Amino acid sequence: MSTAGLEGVVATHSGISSIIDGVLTYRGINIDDLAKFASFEEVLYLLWNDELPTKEELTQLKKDLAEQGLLPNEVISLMKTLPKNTHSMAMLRTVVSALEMYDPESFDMSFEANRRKALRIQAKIATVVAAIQRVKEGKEILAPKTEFSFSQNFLYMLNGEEPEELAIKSLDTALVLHADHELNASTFSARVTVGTLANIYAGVVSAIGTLSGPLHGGANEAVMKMLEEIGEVENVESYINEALVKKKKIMGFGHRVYKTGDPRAKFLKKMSKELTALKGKEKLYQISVKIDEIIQKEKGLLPNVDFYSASTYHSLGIARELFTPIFAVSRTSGWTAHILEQYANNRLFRPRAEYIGSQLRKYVPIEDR
Ligand SMILES: CC(=O)SCCNC(=O)CCNC(=O)[C@H](O)C(C)(C)COP(=O)(O)OP(=O)(O)OC[C@H]1O[C@@H](n2cnc3c(N)ncnc32)[C@H](O)[C@@H]1OP(=O)(O)O
Ligand SMILES: O=C([O-])CC(=O)C(=O)O
Repeated sequence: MSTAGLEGVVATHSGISSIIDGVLTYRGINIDDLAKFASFEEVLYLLWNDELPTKEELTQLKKDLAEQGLLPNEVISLMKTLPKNTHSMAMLRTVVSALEMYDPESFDMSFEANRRKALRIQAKIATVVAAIQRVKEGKEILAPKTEFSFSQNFLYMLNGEEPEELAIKSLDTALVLHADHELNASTFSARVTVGTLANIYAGVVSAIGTLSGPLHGGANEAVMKMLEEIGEVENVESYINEALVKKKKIMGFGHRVYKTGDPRAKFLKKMSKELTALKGKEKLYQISVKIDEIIQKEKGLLPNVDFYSASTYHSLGIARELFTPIFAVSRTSGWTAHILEQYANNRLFRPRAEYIGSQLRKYVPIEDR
């Protein structure tokens, strides 16, 4: 008997992140502590090395990320030729795929070369996402500054001005919260891809494609669309009730693994409350809370990481179409950690399908059909 959606199936071993009794850890450290105290660079180091960095190691990583964040001129030219109405996730998938062709070590499959490629991908993906928005707006692409942190650089490259402390801290916490999540769909597809010993870039491109769907990372953009469609607090009840009657899924709710709540959601809810208040967008938060109350009451479902991230990112002035690409910027840390783990102890993924098609029958020549 097959298991629909592989629910509950243990498909691999991993020492990167765990979800046990509703508690999420990265390398054994509770996400609650990481969200409160760690920077994204510390989390990145932790995911890749199984240890938190020393001050020197952290300084070096920040420097490496800023230096490796430059894009090849050919890739910048390519980005300018892509149709501006292409979805940002499609652009991201295409550009990351193109980056492989300009990686000096693209053919080197040694562990050390793959580590260096992971760093280049992580550094460049932030520049690419910021550049996607700027190219769409007809603005010049900006390069990262060596004195800036990863989140600071992302906001700088996106908006062309030095970001405020609160914006940097909020984005950084969101990146920490999205960095890894055991064997989620996009991480699984990255591992399946490199399980054939395909290139690390192929693994990340597979993962970006998988993340884009609304049942996974694409939900944050879909949540924002819903908030905009609802528009006013007094419209929430009728909008949600109508959607439920039509058996539509409400984006940002439910989870395959968490049944008693997603531990990341409380941080995003708090950030959403604070940032919407600060930016005069309280209505968005009020609409979100009302949806949350109705869904809990009617369906017993709780918000996942994507629900309150929508109003959080919106309050940071980020365009809706960049929400899922930003998720990809963060999750690249987890994808690459999983890819390196897969290479280090690889076995091809090749499950079976239970056949439910036609019974054995004869080939009929075309003139007899
Ligand atoms: C980063 C992330 O990927 S987090 C997830 C982001 N995705 C979303 O927010 C999309 C909305 N949520 C969903 O579609 C689901 O909850 C998933 C895909 C996340 C998890 O789904 P699964 O574990 O496969 O549950 P499944 O989709 O089978 O749903 C089980 C039941 O709950 C219902 N349900 C689940 N989520 C929702 C929802 N968001 N809204 C309404 N009903 C829902 C289903 O309709 C189904 O009902 P039924 O048994 O009456 O048919
Ligand atoms: O684990 C999952 O299925 C989805 C999820 O929450 C994530 O990828 O962050």
